[in-house]
Amino acid sequence: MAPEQSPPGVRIRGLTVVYRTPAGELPAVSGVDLDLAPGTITGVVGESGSGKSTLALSLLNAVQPPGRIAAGSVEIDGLGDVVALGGEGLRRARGRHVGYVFQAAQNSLNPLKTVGKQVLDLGRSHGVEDPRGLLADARDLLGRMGLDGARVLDCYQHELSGGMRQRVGIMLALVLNARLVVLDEPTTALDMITQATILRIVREVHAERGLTTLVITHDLGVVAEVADRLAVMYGGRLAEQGPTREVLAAPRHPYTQGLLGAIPRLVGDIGEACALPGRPPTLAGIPADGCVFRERCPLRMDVCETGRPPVVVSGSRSAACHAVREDEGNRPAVAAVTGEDQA
Ligand SMILES: Nc1ncnc2c1ncn2[C@@H]1O[C@H](COP(=O)(O)OP(=O)(O)OP(=O)(O)O)[C@@H](O)[C@H]1O
Repeated sequence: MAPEQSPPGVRIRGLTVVYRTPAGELPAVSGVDLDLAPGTITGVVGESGSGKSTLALSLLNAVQPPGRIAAGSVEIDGLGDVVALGGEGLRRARGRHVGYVFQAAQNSLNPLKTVGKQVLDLGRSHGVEDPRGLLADARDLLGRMGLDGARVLDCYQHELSGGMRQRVGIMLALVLNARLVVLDEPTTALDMITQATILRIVREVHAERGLTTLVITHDLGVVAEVADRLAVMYGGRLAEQGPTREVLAAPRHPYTQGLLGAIPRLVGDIGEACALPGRPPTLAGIPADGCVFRERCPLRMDVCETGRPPVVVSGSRSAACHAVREDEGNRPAVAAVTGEDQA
């Protein structure tokens, strides 16, 4: 049973997360401001290495060495600033307040224990006093997701398909009644039909249990399917954010335009899809000054070399780009990013 209190809001401010490397500490997330409104689904999208998982782990203050949160705050309603939390308070918050479905959750179950045993272990580690009630909740949740809950609780990981394991991962994130849920790449490695099923389940469970949900993905299609709001990351920074439909209908940041332009269409001229030129930067390759996207940007200007792009806000949208003007309220100067590397 879902608890009665309302879903939590989250306010991330000035979040910077660094990893220690041979070249010193380098930022994987740099000065990120992001709000998750209570009861909404936010999608964070970007290519591999853009800092999405690091941002997601910060919601639990769970960045592991050689990484650390170097600056900023993550305020979660009912918990406070999790960056300042430590020890037992943090351990209890994980699971009870914030449920996390890890990347490749399909493969992260314990192969030596049945699902039911893993539910009981989770309950014990959080001091749950009614293990039978917990198992009943787990069974109900699995049933809600279209599975035979009693049977799945008796299964080992190898007896379940990828889609079933992913549902078990979602159940484990929710069974302690967390109201803030983070799903890292929830559909990667699943076939198309199973992906669609999992996304429908994410939407339904989100609405029924009254959650605040963060979905991390490299796939704009996933975000388009489930998210109310969309945040686009590149090189550890937020390039653009806003209501999903508005951003997808009229992307303002050249990176968002490039991501959209790279999606092959099912109908029409397949040759119209145009891969973004170049590759996303590695940690050591992220420029310390100026715009982190400039190497791949068709709108590159002199100011992009040295000036950090201003965050241009208009209505409920924002974009961090020298080429975006507040009064434009739409795309920067070119209609679409072409495939030509002009950097
Ligand atoms: N333990 C680590 N040590 C050093 N660098 C790391 C570590 N973990 C991540 N990084 C680096 O931090 C940057 C951001 O990584 P992160 O995993 O957050 O990105 P991502 O967008 O989630 O990518 P992916 O989709 O591939 O997981 C990358 O350049 C990555 O190589």
